[in-house]
Amino acid sequence: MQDTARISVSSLQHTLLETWRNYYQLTKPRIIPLLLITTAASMWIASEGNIDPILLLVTLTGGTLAAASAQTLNCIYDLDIDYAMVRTRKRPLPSGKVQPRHALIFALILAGLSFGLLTQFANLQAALLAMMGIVFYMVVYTHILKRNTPQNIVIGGAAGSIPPLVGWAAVTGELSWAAWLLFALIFLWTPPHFWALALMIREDYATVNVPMLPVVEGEKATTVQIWIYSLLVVPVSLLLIYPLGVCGAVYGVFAVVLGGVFLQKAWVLHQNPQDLPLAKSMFKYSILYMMVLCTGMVIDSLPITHQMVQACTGHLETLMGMVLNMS
Ligand code: HEM
Ligand SMILES: CC(C)=CCC/C(C)=C/CC/C(C)=C/COP(=O)(O)OP(=O)(O)O
Repeated sequence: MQDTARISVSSLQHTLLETWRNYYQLTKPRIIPLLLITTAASMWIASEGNIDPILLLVTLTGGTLAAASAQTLNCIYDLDIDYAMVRTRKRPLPSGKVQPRHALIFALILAGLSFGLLTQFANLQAALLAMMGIVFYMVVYTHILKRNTPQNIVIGGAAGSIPPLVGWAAVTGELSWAAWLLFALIFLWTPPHFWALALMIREDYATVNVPMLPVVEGEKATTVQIWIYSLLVVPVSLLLIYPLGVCGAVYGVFAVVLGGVFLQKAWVLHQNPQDLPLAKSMFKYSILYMMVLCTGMVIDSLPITHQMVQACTGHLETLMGMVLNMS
């Protein structure tokens, strides 16, 4: 009798764990951390390094809930193509582990929680921007563009560029030029990020007639486009230093070094459009680039960094003065 009770408790635990895992997978969880890193970097710059930790926590939680909702809705809408593609057929909906009706309820609850949390503990602007992110990703990218034009991810990429706007609005209640520049940076970064991956999985997209650029125009044209967008990403990343003046020399070092490698990888891929390991390397590096660049923004904005830069500048001036006096 005791044994039977123990077995049924453990099988209940197993079922709950399995259910939790399936709903978690619906949210495409591996993409969310980078969206949050861009939000956090924006919040750090907006607060000039003096961030309120509670506001940070609330905004990142609200952002996670909104992104998870958007991804779940996308999984419901794209069930047919996810079922047909090798890369996506094990997702919870095509594999039948979650019913679309339940996924829809889950997505609506996530969106509601995100809106409630952001309105209550951040502000209405941040909450509305997060909701706009969901609507744009679903209506503009997933419904209108994804299956109809190879420019789908260029315009649709605006959805993935909204998180820094959410972060900025949460801190300041408005959107400044710097916030829009962060938006532009991610907007321009998205085509090299996604097309590098699309080069590797073009057969999958071709099978389901999704007109991703490598499917419609081939490898050469795609790598030319990756190169052009990369040429835009790097200078745009430097505009945060000049003329906007919201980031300083420390961020500058990050942006120049990381940007140099970004350009080098994009150029080599452009010279070897059919080299899939190079495409893979570009895709992986695009993620590392954004992650470390945002870390550079945070480090640059910290008060301790400002003190160290000032101290170094002071020492340098004294040294220069001594050298000039001696000569
Ligand atoms: C319209 C814009 C975008 C499209 C179409 C896109 C598409 C994709 C796809 C198809 C994958 C592979 C996912 C998988 O195999 O399940 C991926 C991976 C990834 N994306 Fe994007 N992406 C976009 C924008 C972004 C943005 C804005 C970010 C964050 C700032 C981002 C971060 C990532 C990360 C971190 C991964 C790697 C996940 C892993 O480790 O497997 N993406 N992206
Ligand atoms: C503020 C807010 C909520 C913003 C939403 C941002 C968001 C969810 C961006 C996701 C971008 C992304 C990873 C698209 C995947 O494309 P896909 O769906 O075509 O990929 P798949 O082929 O793997 O399904």
